[in-house]
Amino acid sequence: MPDKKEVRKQYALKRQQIHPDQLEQWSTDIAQQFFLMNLDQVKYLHIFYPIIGKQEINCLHIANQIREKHPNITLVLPKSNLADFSLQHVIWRADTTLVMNAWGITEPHSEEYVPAEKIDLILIPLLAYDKEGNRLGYGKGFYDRFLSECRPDAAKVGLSYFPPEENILPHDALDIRLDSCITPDKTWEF
Ligand SMILES: Nc1nc2c(c(=O)[nH]1)N(C=O)[C@@H](CNc1ccc(C(=O)N[C@@H](CCC(=O)O)C(=O)O)cc1)CN2
Ligand SMILES: Nc1ncnc2c1ncn2[C@@H]1O[C@H](COP(=O)(O)OP(=O)(O)OP(=O)(O)O)[C@@H](O)[C@H]1O
Repeated sequence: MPDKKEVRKQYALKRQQIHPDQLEQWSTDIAQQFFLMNLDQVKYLHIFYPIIGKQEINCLHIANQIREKHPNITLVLPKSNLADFSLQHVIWRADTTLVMNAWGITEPHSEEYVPAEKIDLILIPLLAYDKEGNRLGYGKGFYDRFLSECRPDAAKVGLSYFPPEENILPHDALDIRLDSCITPDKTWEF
């Protein structure tokens, strides 16, 4: 099995090499793929605000269209506790004040918390994933801990510019698999 650290490095580099225009195009394509999903059962959608400089998928395309076309869906953003690597979840309204934390992550300043059990669909940032839905993040376990608190029927959806890694990634009992992963040209189901 490939080494987790090596795979993280490889995918972080792969992302850094993409031209910003291409990233924007792919982020738009990913948003388009996202809206092919059936959102009828979704009331709380957990999303992420892209970290400046890490070339993450720009989820703002999804967020903006949710506000325009799905006013019944409430957007939720994570707020990181850097001391214990846990996440809290805060409602992201159009007028919510956002602030940057010590790691350059944009978060709501407000404290309108939502318990993990309420969340119906989670869009998950990742570096790499494989054809079984195993996922590698930045390695702090934030999302593994969070997903373990979610309802079993909550949809766990990764977002990636790339197709799944051919080699099965290292994983253990604590890793929670993705149900699907949206890429610019298709959604992979696991
Ligand atoms: N947009 C976005 N928001 C997110 C995440 C994410 O992956 N993307 N997270 C997903 O987990 C959580 C934050 N997790 C993070 C984990 C590591 C680093 C990071 O940059 N770590 C530095 C070292 C920081 C330090 O130890 O001082 C590094 O890896 O170089 C950032 C965010 C919650 N919010
Ligand atoms: N449910 C959990 N409860 C407590 N610790 C956990 C849990 N899940 C994972 N961890 C711990 O978090 C650390 C990082 O896990 P891992 O390498 O799987 O991170 P990752 O999946 O890359 O990161 P992330 O989940 O933040 O995207 C490991 O030490 C792991 O044991």
